[in-house]
Amino acid sequence: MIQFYNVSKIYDNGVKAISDLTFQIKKGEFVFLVGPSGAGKSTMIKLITREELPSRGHVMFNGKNCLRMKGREVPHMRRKIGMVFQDFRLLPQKTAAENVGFALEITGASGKEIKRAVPQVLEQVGLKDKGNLLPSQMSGGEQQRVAIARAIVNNPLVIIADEPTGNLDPDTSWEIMKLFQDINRRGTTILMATHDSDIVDTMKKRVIALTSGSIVRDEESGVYRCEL
Ligand SMILES: Nc1ncnc2c1ncn2[C@@H]1O[C@H](COP(=O)(O)OP(=O)(O)OP(=O)(O)O)[C@@H](O)[C@H]1O
Repeated sequence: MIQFYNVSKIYDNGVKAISDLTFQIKKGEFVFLVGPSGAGKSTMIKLITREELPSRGHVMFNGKNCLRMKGREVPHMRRKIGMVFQDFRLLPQKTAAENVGFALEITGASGKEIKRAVPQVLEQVGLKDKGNLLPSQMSGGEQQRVAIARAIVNNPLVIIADEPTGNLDPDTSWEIMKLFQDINRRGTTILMATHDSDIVDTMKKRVIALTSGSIVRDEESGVYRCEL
């Protein structure tokens, strides 16, 4: 599903953020991406979403080479990726249901489809009765649930989560992780960048550890074990 072949990324200012990375992530996997600040985690994610292009090597997503993708193919590819961020990134003037519905609307879904799908995903994330609330009326954990509902409403192939529990207390973080696990069990691939060692050590999933743009560890049932 995601393949990197000898990928390097050198930014215009000369910083080498990613250095000769080769790995693959298969459909249905749950992968933690760990490493110290500046290790290249966000850059790796941006290479997958094609916000950045590799300076060398090839990034493949769902069988397509990101470098050879035509401009009009990019939105179609991004729809197959659900993004979840540390700071939720909800639209503040829209209710929970409208935030989720908007993600469908921009793909051209009809009003009828939106009305059918939104309550379903809100229920799946445990927010059945909270669709009419604005983000400001919700807790951090609830806002992250809305963000997850928005990420899954288009049935993506993969969810990429960049420190999704970074703003949440430990109990709420675990509730959110159970949700990700549930989504993964239904077949969606998950790639999650995190600094939460407790979660990584407890969940025993594949761990890819980056340091200075290189993979220093790639283990099944791995642990956080910071190389600092
Ligand atoms: N747009 C950019 N232009 C120039 N350098 C950049 C850019 N984005 C990131 N970098 C540099 O690339 C390196 C890797 O950064 P990146 O954001 O990928 O790390 P990270 O592992 O995601 O860090 P964090 O855990 O703090 O989010 C860093 O040295 C950073 O300063």
